[in-house]
Amino acid sequence: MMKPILITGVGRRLGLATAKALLADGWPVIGTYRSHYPELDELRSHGAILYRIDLLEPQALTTFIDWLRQECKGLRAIVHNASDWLAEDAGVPVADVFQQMMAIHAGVPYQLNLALADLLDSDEIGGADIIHVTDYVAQKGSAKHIAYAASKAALENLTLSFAAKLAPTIKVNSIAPAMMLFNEWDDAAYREKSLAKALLPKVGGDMEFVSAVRYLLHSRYMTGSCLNLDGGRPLK
Ligand SMILES: NC(=O)C1=CN([C@@H]2O[C@H](COP(=O)(O)OP(=O)(O)OC[C@H]3O[C@@H](n4cnc5c(N)ncnc54)[C@H](OP(=O)(O)O)[C@@H]3O)[C@@H](O)[C@H]2O)C=CC1
Ligand SMILES: Nc1nc2c(c(=O)[nH]1)N=C([C@H](O)[C@@H](O)CO)CN2
Repeated sequence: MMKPILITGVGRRLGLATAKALLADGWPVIGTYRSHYPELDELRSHGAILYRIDLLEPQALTTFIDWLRQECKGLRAIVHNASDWLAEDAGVPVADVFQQMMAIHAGVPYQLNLALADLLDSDEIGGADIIHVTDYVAQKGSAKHIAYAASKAALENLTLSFAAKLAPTIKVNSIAPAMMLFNEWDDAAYREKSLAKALLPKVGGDMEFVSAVRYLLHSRYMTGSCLNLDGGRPLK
């Protein structure tokens, strides 16, 4: 019996694409979502077990962990995908921006990894996975998303610590995307400017991200590393 893969933030875009792909690959999937979208009904019809949670609500995480331990006796992988992309000019007090960014991108993965590591334990070297979804800006910074970038850098650091702590049966790696998907509100000027930042001036797309997740699940020798899905931005 295949142990399920837990993915946070499956309601849309990269999390939804990943949940769909892994279900199609035959993996049982447990997905968390905050807002409901019609696509979630389709995901459920394909066998996904979905759990509605705002991961930042006090106590919600403890209740979720207790539910998960009742629901399954083991996990094949955890994909920490849930994220908000808050800018300093988002109209939210900057103290709250910083707290929310650190909480969703570092605090939640930190707590879930510590609480669920025993469920991930495998009888094979590298047979289980934790995947932290970070961002190219974790290495570069971002003048407009300062707290966001810092929180993704914190998540990158968690990759190093958890890789050392959970070896040899559990691998812990990051995926650091750059321009994977535009948002519907991105205008033509923003799109042109974003694409020009990379050696490969194109959108990576959700299947590029899914391929990276699939690679890590198949690997038995990569841990404490990062797959940079950035179109060569550092060299531009
Ligand atoms: N798209 C891109 O080009 C890039 C993406 N990334 C990273 O890849 C990952 C996926 O990106 P993308 O699909 O664009 O992300 P989105 O912002 O489109 O979706 C993120 C998902 O996480 C959920 N989420 C956010 N906060 C919470 C919370 N407090 N509790 C529960 N769920 C929450 C959202 O729920 P809701 O629907 O309710 O808002 C949403 O479904 C993210 O980690 C992102 O930072 C990095 C670089 C580039
Ligand atoms: N949670 C999210 N994080 C990020 C998003 C997003 O839509 N949601 N988008 C980006 C951008 O694509 C950026 O990489 C390029 O402008 C970054 N993170």
